[in-house]
Amino acid sequence: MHSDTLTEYVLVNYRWVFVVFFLLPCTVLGKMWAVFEKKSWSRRRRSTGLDHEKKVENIQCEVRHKNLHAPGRVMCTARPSWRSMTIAEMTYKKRMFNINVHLDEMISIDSHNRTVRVEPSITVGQLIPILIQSGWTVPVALELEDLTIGGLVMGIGLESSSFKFGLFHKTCTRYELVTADGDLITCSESENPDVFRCIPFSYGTLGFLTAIDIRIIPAKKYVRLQYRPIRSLEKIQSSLIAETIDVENNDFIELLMFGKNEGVLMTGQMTDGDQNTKNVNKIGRFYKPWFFKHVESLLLSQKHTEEYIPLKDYYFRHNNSLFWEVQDIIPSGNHPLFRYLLGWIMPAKVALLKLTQTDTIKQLYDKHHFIDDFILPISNLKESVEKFHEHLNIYPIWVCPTVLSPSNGLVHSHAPVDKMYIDIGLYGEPKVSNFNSSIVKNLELFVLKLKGFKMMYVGTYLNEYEFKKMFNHYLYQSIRIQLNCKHNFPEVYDKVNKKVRR
Ligand SMILES: Cc1cc2nc3c(=O)[nH]c(=O)nc-3n(C[C@H](O)[C@H](O)[C@H](O)COP(=O)(O)OP(=O)(O)OC[C@H]3O[C@@H](n4cnc5c(N)ncnc54)[C@H](O)[C@@H]3O)c2cc1C
Ligand SMILES: NC(=O)C1=CN([C@@H]2O[C@H](COP(=O)(O)OP(=O)(O)OC[C@H]3O[C@@H](n4cnc5c(N)ncnc54)[C@H](OP(=O)(O)O)[C@@H]3O)[C@@H](O)[C@H]2O)C=CC1
Ligand SMILES: CC(C)=CCC[C@@H](C)[C@H]1CC[C@@]2(C)C3=C(CC[C@]12C)[C@@]1(C)CC[C@H](O)C(C)(C)[C@@H]1CC3
Repeated sequence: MHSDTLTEYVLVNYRWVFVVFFLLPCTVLGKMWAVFEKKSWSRRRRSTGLDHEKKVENIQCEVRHKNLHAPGRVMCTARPSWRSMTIAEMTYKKRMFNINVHLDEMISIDSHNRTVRVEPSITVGQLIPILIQSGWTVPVALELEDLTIGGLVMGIGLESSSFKFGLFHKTCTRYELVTADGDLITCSESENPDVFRCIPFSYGTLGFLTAIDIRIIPAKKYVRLQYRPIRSLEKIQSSLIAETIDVENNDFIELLMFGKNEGVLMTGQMTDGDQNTKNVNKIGRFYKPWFFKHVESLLLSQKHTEEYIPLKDYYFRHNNSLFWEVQDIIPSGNHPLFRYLLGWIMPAKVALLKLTQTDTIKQLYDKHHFIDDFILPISNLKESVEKFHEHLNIYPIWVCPTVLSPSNGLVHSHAPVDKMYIDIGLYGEPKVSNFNSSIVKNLELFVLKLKGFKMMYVGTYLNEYEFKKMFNHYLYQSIRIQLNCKHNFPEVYDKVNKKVRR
């Protein structure tokens, strides 16, 4: 066999060997570097205020320089595609003017006003441990450590507390932005409120974010988590609706479905516990089973269970197994032997996995794999699960309720009041025989018909007209004129359609 073909064969069919013996050791080196960086953080913190201003000035200079030497060329960030938490390659980056906006520090915590000010490239995995150490946390704490705050504002983000607090950006109170002309503006509910409303989901097409203020709340030690196995789709829908109404007693709600008619509904409360607190399950320990496998075992046992999970372990419960995606990469990753021997270096860095995936693996993913999140009215849960079962038959399914508010921004409730939606996340290999991209488009149109939305981190097959029907562009277009975006930034659709995300 030709040596190139042999390498390709090994990389595709025995990728776990490469991942375990090369990528995981690289991840360890990366983690050591992160510890070193964290140690030097307090030293750098003293000068951060000034540093931040200097870094923002550099971005302004880059933008003005581009306007002088390449007027009319649209811009995007220089963050390379392999660093981003998306599966597709952002091919548009090659033809656009790239501006370096890699600002990744925490600027300050304001305990009095209960906000934290951060730069956009800081990751959730960097920010949350720092906040917890200081006794605080964010209302919507994302589950994957490598997500960045800027990416979550410019895309959208949600988690199991979103039924109470809404999408991640609803907890942000102020944005600082470098505009197409190189000016620095800030916006909030009281200052440039229309710009403030249009930033979320604008995918970097109104300006470059340089700082974000996020609301903080006091952190507690544990999440007391109740697991309730249910074996009927009707009952799952009615129980989920009932729990989302009970905002007094619930801080977190999540549902994992393991079949069309079976799932485990999880409800949780943030608590400090007391001296008699038993049943503490430190699921973040390296030798612990993957979280979804733990939940599945509770479904099989049919027992209602309650556990106390340390707050940080709860937040990052899906990080080690990247929901259930790691099982396709390291098939024996949840075996006790693997966990005890090598679990401490898991998970492999997503950026490294992306950087080293071959074209064949990519093609395999396109052909045999489905990854997407749909946001639908909660009353459509049953109908949607049935539809996804018929056209995909992928399990587990992630279901996470989120409240959407009426707004004239891009993503909003389709009612004049707050309305409960659910995110349905489908990740895995479809078990239907005729899976192809026309099924994906068909599902996107199904979501559009139900007045739902689609997350865009994977891209979309919708055409521009359909896309604009899904996301209200009315105010967005007038803000683009106000901020002189026309010849300087592309529109959202030009960054998320499948032709440019491959
Ligand atoms: C669709 C898919 C995508 C994957 N993507 C990744 C990834 O991005 N990153 C990662 O780390 N691991 C990935 N893996 C995991 C890894 O490549 C292997 O699945 C793992 O090493 C176990 O191998 P296996 O012998 O069980 O696979 P097999 O059972 O040999 O293959 C699974 C399926 O893929 C098809 N297939 C295998 N090789 C090829 C090929 N060269 N060309 C076309 N079809 C082929 C087979 O016909 C079969 O349908 C992927 C696996 C699959 C099935
Ligand atoms: N639980 C959840 O909610 C999850 C959400 N996600 C999705 O992942 C994405 C976030 O991933 P992440 O890797 O952090 O981000 P990405 O690198 O994917 O960036 C997402 C978008 O935000 C823009 N952006 C990022 N920073 C800035 C900035 N400072 N100024 C202007 N634009 C900016 C990027 O612009 P450009 O194109 O110019 O680079 C890009 O279009 C989101 O789209 C989110 O929906 C993924 C997993 C889980
Ligand atoms: C709204 C919510 C909760 C979304 C969760 C999305 C995750 C399931 C996505 C985000 C990033 C993601 C697309 C990713 C992958 C799987 C699904 C992930 C983890 C993987 C690891 C699959 C294997 C691929 O070869 C590759 C390494 C490129 C990607 C990287 C990103």
